[in-house]
Amino acid sequence: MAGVLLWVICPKENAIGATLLSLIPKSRKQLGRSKLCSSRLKLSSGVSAFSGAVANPARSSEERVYEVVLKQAALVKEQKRESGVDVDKDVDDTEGMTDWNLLKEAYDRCGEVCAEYAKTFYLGTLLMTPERRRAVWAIYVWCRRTDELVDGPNASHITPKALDRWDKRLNDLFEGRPYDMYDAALSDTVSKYPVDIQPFKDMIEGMRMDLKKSRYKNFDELYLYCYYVAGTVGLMSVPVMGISPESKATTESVYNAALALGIANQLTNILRDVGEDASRGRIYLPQDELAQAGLSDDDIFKGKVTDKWRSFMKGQIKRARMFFDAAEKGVGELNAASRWPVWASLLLYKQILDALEANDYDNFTKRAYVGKAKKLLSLPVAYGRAMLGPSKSAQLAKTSI
Ligand SMILES: CC(C)=CCC/C(C)=C/CC/C(C)=C/CC/C(C)=C/[C@@H]1[C@@H](COP(=O)(O)OP(=O)(O)O)[C@]1(C)CC/C=C(\C)CC/C=C(\C)CCC=C(C)C
Ligand SMILES: [Mn+2]
Repeated sequence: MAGVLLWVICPKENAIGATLLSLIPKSRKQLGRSKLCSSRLKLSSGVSAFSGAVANPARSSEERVYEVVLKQAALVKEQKRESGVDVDKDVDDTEGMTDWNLLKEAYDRCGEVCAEYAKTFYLGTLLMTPERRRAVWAIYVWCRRTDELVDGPNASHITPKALDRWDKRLNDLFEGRPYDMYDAALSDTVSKYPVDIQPFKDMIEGMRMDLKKSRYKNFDELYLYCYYVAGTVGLMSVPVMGISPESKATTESVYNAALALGIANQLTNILRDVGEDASRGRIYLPQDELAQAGLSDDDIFKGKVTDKWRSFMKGQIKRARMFFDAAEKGVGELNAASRWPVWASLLLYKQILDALEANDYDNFTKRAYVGKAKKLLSLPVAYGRAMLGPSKSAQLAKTSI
């Protein structure tokens, strides 16, 4: 399986690409790129307080990212309007496809990778309709391969040029020219669902950032990184998972919640991995907030849990929970079958924060993890929450971050 993931850095086109090319519907409509809404952005007071958006006269990362949210939401609305087709309805448009078997195999392979790398999430996707499930698998595999470029065993050989080639491959697959089986599955997915290329490009940008940057001046910089590597996942997934036809929330607010879940997950990931990242010379925590807490890079390299550290960590955990709270408001707005895997992954990841507390904030020598029993218990809890439908009012629209 590792070979599958490492293959991505190979610049040569794979022979299979040509065969698979014929399977991708040629008619991927040039989805309209509507003008970005220029109305004032809604930023939640709590979150912005950390991001320095007010103090910074230039556009904050939150504002820049919100433009991508609006663009993705506009794309969904536009496709609904133009085609008269409800993209949130389940359709199986495989009829008439000459060599469906090959494409089916491509999707099945994506499912296998997903099952191997993210078992709980894979189980959750089994509740989704077959069309949505395989599309989410295809997105998962692309994200996993992208992450492996900088995080996998071959990471030390990855250069900005290799990322440029990956970027070019992305353009090609969006235009119906996949290089391999996995790309073909994603190429088919993006031809069927209103998924914009921008979040994919932004994830590659996050990997570029990881190659050249090992410190983050403030939360604004960190927010942008978190958007690139994880918020993007939320924006890629919602067009496929679908919004419930009963939802009264605005499309933008649901995308905002999805973005919040990605940010929350990544912040949690960073807090869990402080010691591990430090051993690789990386400190993702905002430098200005460390300084305010009386902490330096050296304190992190020394890895001693002091009262200063505990108090700093409490603030960081509080902020991550705020992003989880914002995300939770949006899950109920998703299509019924998509809610369970999202709730399951949200509850599991959020519990890492509880584990950090239980470890007395020692993320230098201990790894915060959620035990098997707790993981198992989360599944029925997630199922119960998934049964609850969209909010009865358009409340989410008012509380978007
Ligand atoms: C249902 C569901 C969770 C769908 C998402 C499926 C999907 C496409 C996942 C891709 C994840 C991936 C491989 C991302 C690459 C970058 C990366 C590794 C990010 C980190 C994930 C955690 O992985 P791990 O613990 O393995 O990290 P290490 O590599 O070991 O360091 C991240 C922390 C972020 C992943 C982000 C999400 C799962 C965001 C999901 C958001 C949604 C599905 C939107 C939900 C919608 C609403 C309205 C709330
Ligand atoms: Mn990673």
